[in-house]
Amino acid sequence: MNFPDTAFSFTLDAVCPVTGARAGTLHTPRGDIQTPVFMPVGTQATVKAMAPFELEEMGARIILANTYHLYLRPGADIVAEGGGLHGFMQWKRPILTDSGGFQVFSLSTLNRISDEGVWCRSHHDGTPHVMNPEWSMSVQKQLGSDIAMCFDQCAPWPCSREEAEGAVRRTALWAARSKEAHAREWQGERRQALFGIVQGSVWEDLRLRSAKDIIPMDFPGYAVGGLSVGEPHGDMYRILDSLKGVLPSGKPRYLMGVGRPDNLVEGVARGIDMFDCVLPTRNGRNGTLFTPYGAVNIKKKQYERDFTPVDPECDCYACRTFTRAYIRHLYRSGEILASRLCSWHNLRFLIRLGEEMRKAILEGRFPEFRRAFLGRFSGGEA
Ligand SMILES: CNc1nc2c(CCNC[C@]34C[C@H]5C[C@H](C[C@H](C5)C3)C4)c3nc(N)[nH]c(=O)c3cc2[nH]1
Ligand SMILES: [Zn+2]
Repeated sequence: MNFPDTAFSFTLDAVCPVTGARAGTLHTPRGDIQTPVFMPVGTQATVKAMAPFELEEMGARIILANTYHLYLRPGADIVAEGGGLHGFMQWKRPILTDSGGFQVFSLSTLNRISDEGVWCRSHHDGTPHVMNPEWSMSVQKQLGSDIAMCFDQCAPWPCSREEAEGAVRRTALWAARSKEAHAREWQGERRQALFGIVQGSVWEDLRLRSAKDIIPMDFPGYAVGGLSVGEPHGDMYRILDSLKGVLPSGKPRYLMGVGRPDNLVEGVARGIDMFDCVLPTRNGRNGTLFTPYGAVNIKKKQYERDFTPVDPECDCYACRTFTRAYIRHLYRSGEILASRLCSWHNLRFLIRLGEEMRKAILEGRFPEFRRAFLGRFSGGEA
């Protein structure tokens, strides 16, 4: 018996008639999430260098955490005893957890994959672990996230068509096992939504095959996996175009691991609602800051006497309060506040970009917004 996830529902508030870009609202037991939305990433139960109250101040509505990392350290049982992720890290709003599969490949020192699951050695201490759909659903329940992801296989890029086909087949196998294990874990309680993930690398026919496998499983939301793994942006956009008319329009679409500001705009233009990426905090820690004209590297000498804000159009604490000269000084002095202010600004830049795209879609002017934003933003250094 498929209980509808009544605790979770998605409302389409507006759709751009020209591009198909969407403005929506994802209703969850811990609050509503307006889309398009950028989700700050908190790998180890913290969005690096940001306290929960600061994340709330900058308008973060949902954050990401990870099964693989928290299972290994401190252990999902400790997080569960601490009140689940929400209690442990004192974040009251929604949390989405990734299923752990992707991280096994990007982090573990050794891994072997079979239809059963993934055997790997911890990147901390080399101890052996087996990760599979049942393990992932059990850990995500202990973490208590509001949205969990199916345990999937993300093919690397580049890969052979056969490798991509194998990942599509296994992802479908594991999606069915994830759904069964999730239903067993929660026994009808509807406090955690499980999103499906579509694979297929850069082959459109494999993407359609994966969509045909996953969509009939009737998940409350669908992610596009297997992208932002090094493929040219043109391939990413082509794949998104091929999925636009296939993914259920009444359910949220999450593009995993994306991305740069221009990628977000192009993703929204292709019907994506949700994004996550480590860039804002990772770039923040090395002094690379998003501005409407591209990325600025605050270390540069040219900012030594630049007493203007990082981004004069930005409303974040860093831009309201400090100058480029001061943040450059902090960075060169190795001050912790440098990482905090840069992360703060980059996170707010992407959160605000989501808010502005939503407003443009609601006001029927998304194509103009997209043209103006991309016209000013050069992907590289400003
Ligand atoms: C960057 N490109 C990219 N990412 C991807 C991710 C991880 C999304 N971010 C979650 C994550 C991953 C890491 C870093 C932080 C915290 C935590 C551990 C969860 C974000 C992916 N995750 C899954 N399950 N499947 C994918 O195909 C996939 C493809 C991606 N392509
Ligand atoms: Zn700012």
